[in-house]
Amino acid sequence: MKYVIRYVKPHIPTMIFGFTIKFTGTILDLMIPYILSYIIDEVTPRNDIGLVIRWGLMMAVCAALVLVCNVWANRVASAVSRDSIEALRHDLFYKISYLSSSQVDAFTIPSLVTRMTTDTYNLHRTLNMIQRMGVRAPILMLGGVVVTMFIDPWLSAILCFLIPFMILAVARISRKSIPLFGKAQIAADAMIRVVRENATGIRVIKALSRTEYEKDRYETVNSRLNAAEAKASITMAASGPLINLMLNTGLAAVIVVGAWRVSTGAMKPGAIVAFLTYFTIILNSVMAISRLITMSSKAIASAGRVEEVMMTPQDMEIRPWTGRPETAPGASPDAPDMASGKRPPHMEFDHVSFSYNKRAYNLSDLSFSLEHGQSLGIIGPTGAGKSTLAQLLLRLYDIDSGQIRIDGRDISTFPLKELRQKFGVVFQNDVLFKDSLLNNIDMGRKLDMDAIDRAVEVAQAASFIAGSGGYEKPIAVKGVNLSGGQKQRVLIARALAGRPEFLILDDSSSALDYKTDAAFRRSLSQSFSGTTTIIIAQRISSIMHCDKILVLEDGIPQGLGTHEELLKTCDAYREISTIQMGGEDL
Ligand SMILES: Nc1ncnc2c1ncn2[C@@H]1O[C@H](COP(=O)(O)OP(=O)(O)OP(=O)(O)O)[C@@H](O)[C@H]1O
Repeated sequence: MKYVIRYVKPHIPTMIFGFTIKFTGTILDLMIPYILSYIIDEVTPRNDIGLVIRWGLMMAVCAALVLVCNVWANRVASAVSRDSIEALRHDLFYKISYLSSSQVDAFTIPSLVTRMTTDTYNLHRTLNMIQRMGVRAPILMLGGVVVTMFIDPWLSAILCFLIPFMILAVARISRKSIPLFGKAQIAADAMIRVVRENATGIRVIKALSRTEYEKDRYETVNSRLNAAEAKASITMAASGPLINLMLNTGLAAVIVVGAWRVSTGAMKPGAIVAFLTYFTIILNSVMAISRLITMSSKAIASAGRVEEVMMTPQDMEIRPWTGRPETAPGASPDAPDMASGKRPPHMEFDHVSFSYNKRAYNLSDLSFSLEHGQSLGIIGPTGAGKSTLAQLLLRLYDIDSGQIRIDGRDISTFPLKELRQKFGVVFQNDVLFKDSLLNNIDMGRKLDMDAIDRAVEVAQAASFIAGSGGYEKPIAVKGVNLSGGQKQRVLIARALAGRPEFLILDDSSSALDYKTDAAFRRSLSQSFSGTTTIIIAQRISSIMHCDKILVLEDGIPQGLGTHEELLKTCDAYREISTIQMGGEDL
């Protein structure tokens, strides 16, 4: 909670202002029943209609002022909660954007979405409610007790006897319900995950007639969420009726004792009317406090979840760069010496190993190097570690041993932005955003139009863009209004438009027909000859012309060389070639 309170601190002067208005309104509110009892007991017996009207007007003015003060204070409260939570949401979004891929994997995306939406919404509502009721309800409760003491200390004693029991009951119940609300939020994460998967996979679900199965899956997570929420709410809901029971018992006692005291002349009837009104005010304020505690229980659980993200430390350390690379554990002892004058390779994997779960390696002892402008084709069965290799280059994950170097410099010494700006990447199943085609290529980089035009030409996208409305063509969410091949061409254009030093294409020409794929590769080698390229593909025809080809299987390199070399030396490559090309090269 401490972290979230930081966001409220700058608004404390405004909050105090709001509280002052609320306080004034509440005091005026408390005066109304007192004036009423005065009119009944003191003014009416005088038979002076003018005096009754004057006191009546006074009551009306008080009521009007209460209304103005409440509306004003509530507006201030809304502004404070809106501004505080807006700042929190902004920072949370920023923090999430900078989480490393392994941290995102650990939190899971649905959980981050719930933290960003439901949890911040809970905080917003509670902060608002605290300002609205947090001052009013306790003042009404305590003020009510004080005024009733003036009216009749005997009746007030009944109230004073009940209040500690009510507070104790609410406190015990809310202590029980806070962890239950935390569990309900975790169940909400699971439900959002299923909804997300269904929304993104709606086509395949329909195509495979999995609708019924998915309905069952949704019902399972939904009923788990309902059960978790019901458990938390039922626990918390006990507080309302319990307080009601105590107060109504108290009310009955007040009526009995009050009637007896009026009959003995110790109390006037107007005082009883005022007392009952105060009793109702106190009842409502205790109920409001109990509601506030319920909301706060949820908000405390939400604040914890938000804080967990905000407090996540940066796990991508940027190591200092000395100009002389120290050899990382596992890296070869002859790592390049920058002082020797010999130009190091453009990119180098030096005995790199990596595991996602830190139990079994997903890439094991991988070494290769590429000179400026060279191309590397990577081929291998699914799950071989091809995409992982691309992610390690961009430092989306940190390697476990070895070293990855760019121009002889360990990539962990580059500021992340500088490192990633060197790359143009098309990931497998990459996304297009709901925006114009041009903005999807430019991606806020403010690239010059010549670079964009050239990238579009090379990506073989020029004719389809010209024929479908030009650069201003609106793209639907995830590019669903484009064909698979058109989408891939726009994504390739996006990767090339920044004139990258390195180009990584992860299975990004799979939807191109053979002719377009060949034209793209030809155009790429002509127009981007200085760009070092990594092409990950399933089709041997997409990579057979690369300067080097890496064959991966279960994260273990099986062969590295040219197409011709691998046909002679690598069984796995020969097998792929035989299957795909009928062994014609052999
Ligand atoms: N975020 C992740 N967390 C845990 N394991 C992962 C993660 N991403 C990939 N893996 C595992 O790492 C291994 C390599 O995955 P990778 O995506 O690199 O394979 P790939 O060769 O690109 O496969 P494909 O050709 O099917 O795209 C697989 O066993 C996969 O299950």
